[in-house]
Amino acid sequence: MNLRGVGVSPGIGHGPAYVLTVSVPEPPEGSTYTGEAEQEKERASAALSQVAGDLEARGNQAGGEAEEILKAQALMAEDPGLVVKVRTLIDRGLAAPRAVFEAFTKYRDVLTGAGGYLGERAADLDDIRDRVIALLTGHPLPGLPVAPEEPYVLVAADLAPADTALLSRRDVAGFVTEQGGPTSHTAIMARAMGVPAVVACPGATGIPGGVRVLVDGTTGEVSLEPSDDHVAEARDAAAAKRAAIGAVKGPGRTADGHAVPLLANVAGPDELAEAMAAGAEGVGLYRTEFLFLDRAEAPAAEEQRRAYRAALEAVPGGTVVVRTLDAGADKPLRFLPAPAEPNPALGERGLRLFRRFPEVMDAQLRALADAAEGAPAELLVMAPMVATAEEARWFADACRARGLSKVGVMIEVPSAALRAGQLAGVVDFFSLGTNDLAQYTFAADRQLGTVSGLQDPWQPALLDLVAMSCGHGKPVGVCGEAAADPALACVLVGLGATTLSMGAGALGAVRAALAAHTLEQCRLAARNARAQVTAANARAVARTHLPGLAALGV
Ligand SMILES: C=C(OP(=O)(O)O)C(=O)O
Ligand SMILES: [Mg+2]
Repeated sequence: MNLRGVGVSPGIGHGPAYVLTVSVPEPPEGSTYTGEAEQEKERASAALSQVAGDLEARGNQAGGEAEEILKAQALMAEDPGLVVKVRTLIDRGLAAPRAVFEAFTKYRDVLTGAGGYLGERAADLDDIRDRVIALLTGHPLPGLPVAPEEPYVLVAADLAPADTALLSRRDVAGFVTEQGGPTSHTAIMARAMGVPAVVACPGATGIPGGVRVLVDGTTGEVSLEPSDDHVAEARDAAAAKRAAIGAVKGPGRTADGHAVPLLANVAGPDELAEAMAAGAEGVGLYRTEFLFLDRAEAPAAEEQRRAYRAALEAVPGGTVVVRTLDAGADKPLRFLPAPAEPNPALGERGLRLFRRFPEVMDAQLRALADAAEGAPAELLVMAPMVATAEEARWFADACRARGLSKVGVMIEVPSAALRAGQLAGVVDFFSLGTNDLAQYTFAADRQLGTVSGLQDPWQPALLDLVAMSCGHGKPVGVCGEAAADPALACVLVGLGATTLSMGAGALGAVRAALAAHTLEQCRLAARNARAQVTAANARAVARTHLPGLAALGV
């Protein structure tokens, strides 16, 4: 039997399915206890503390960013308001599991009512609730296998950052999720780990645990109980493809020698090392949020300076494009109290938050300027979520006042693409964030699997906006996930992109795809793709002008 979703991280994965279930049965309504109230309250408190302790221990084991995330979840489990509510309900006669269920449900309703980021935290709360109830009722705890005998295919409705933070590439052969889209964080994380992944796959959670699954992260096909021949064939094809891609070396360029520097998207020191090992020619998107995530206060100036300096030292003679803090919406920060907004993706995020907290921007720009002093690489600084030339000027002035001379903006809001000519008069370069550009162009939440068809960067309207952003006399990089698709990478170059930036895992295939085609072929593919009505046709037509892709198996 086969299922089909959207392939978002290429490669072939094969192994037994592990279905991540977090559904613990709801304790019966009105259930009561027999002993003393005090004892029942003790039982509830002990279970809450044990879950908090367990989350904290997993955090310590994971370290880094995951540690911060899991520790924040541990804090939620011992939230004083929740504990008081549980105890009150027990005083009213409810058994501990039911009291936990009702107290968490009340909190959950408040969060979902708030929507946006807070609404998304409801899933974290459900996870904690289920763990506590499982402990109280003796149900098995939801969680991932520890030290599995062979790598497994992780199947889930969706994966929270806390689920994936602890995963190791050694243990996971592939990901299949029912929800999520090509630019959701599950997809970005899978690509960063180099693990094949299929998202937006209807029926995925119906896969029985233990059944062998073959995941094709390129085509989006998920085969259940494939024959040995089928697995061997898929593996051979993947190996042949890896060999063809691996044979192409050197800097990014088309077959006729048009240089297209291939840069890396990185969100932390580990990814930096990996990108350099994969032959990145520099850093095209340094996501600084990782320094700020789940912290009560902004990192100290010296900690920021050191992190930026490390990136500059990793690419001697090259360039590093650092994006200033992109907080808000899908990247919330605890220390910047975001207002409760019905649509956080349309609210105060990215550069807009700096308007409200100029001291945070100033501290970051100062740390960047300090890091750049005497550094062996060139530092470029850019702002996310810029909508107007006026905003771009405000940011550029602030950067230049700090001595940062190369200033750019991300083009990820349609208005910025429409007015790229004016923006070009204000900044030194553009970087196209196709993930958000698609989200805002098609009014399709990048986190929602149900609208992932509209999130497709092959949509001709998105290609139009890319074309409008090019040709204004300023370099145009692409750092959205579109640049990681080998065929689309050729089209982006044909539209006028001057550099491409992507996760380390995609560099080889994009390098090989560019080397197999001339600039004129890329232009022709781009022109014909734009002329189509649907994303599927744009992709298909572009491929007919890029004959070298088939030989590479991409
Ligand atoms: C590169 C982008 O930024 P992020 O995915 O971090 O929002 C984008 O929006 O395309
Ligand atoms: Mg973005």
